[in-house]
Amino acid sequence: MVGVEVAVEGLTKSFGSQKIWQDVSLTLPAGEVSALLGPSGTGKSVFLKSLIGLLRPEEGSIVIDGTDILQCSSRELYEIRKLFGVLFQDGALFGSMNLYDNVAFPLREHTKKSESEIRRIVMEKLELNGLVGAEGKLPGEISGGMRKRAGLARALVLDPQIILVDEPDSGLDPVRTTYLSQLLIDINAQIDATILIVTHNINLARTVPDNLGMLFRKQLVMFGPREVLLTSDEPVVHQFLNGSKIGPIGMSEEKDEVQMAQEQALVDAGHHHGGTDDVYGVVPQMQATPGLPVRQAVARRQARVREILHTLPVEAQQGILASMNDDAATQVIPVYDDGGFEQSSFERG
Ligand SMILES: Nc1ncnc2c1ncn2[C@@H]1O[C@H](COP(=O)(O)OP(=O)(O)OP(=O)(O)O)[C@@H](O)[C@H]1O
Repeated sequence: MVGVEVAVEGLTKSFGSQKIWQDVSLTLPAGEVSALLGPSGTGKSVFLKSLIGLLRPEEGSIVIDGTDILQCSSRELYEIRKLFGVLFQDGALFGSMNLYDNVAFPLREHTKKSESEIRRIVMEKLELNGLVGAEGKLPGEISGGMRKRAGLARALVLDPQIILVDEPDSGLDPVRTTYLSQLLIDINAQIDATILIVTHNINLARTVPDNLGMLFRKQLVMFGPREVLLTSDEPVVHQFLNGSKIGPIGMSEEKDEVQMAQEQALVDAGHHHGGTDDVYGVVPQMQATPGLPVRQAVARRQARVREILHTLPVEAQQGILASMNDDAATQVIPVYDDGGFEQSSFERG
């Protein structure tokens, strides 16, 4: 079963007089992995909570499986929420319950399954997340990485069609972050759920999702196939992907022109910009672990992206063509440039 699409249109959220973001429109394609980037405080977590109806934006619509969750009854919202599995930043485990009971909790709460059936499901999810042997431990007795994996195991027990993941990298070292990323890709291959990851991890953003978006200045800067953001020359995107001080993102919020000019002058005079290296372009996407089912999202996304290819910037088109992976030795796909049309032959080795 393919995960469900989430269609967000014209979404605006404020707390009192503080506007968090406005007019956000994006569609999470069914069964694909998407990631939402943005500097701290831009409202990524607020967006995630809005998708499951924990927070209520004052304008716009969020249509899930044909239901606008901002208009529906609380009964309908309750049903829609059953489609979701959510991994909160700290795993949100109950501190007094061991991992087994934590993972079993949604099954005991929301289903009438027998304890033996629950045991089968819980052990399956614990195994999927590399936690067999740790089921008797309390959350306080295990590492942050294990807590996240336990949170993910719990998010999976009700067979979600949409999985929301809030900063999977927070508190994890780069290697554990990569393992967790691999787990998310593998889960997508196995259950074909629609996944949204909220993160500021550059490496994860470049290698994991099919689609990428970014929040900045209370707006969705862009959202689309990963190649669009990864090849973007938008200053805020470039700065963010490089972790650089040079660009519109400042210490706590956006900078003014004067500060930007001062910082650029320092770099021109030989001072380091703070990023590690100059990152630009499309890198290979993480694949499901060999032996698992083929990730259906890849072929679906290729078909979908081909349809919209001509609407994308040329650099993104080239990145998409270069990363398309199919069996044909040669394929001919049109590349559009400035509204013009040019036939390009795409060779693969
Ligand atoms: N329930 C709430 N009531 C009032 N303000 C809130 C509430 N939840 C979040 N905010 C505010 O919304 C803004 C965005 O917060 P949010 O946690 O979504 O940012 P974020 O992009 O996820 O940041 P980070 O990357 O640091 O986690 C912050 O200014 C925060 O104080």
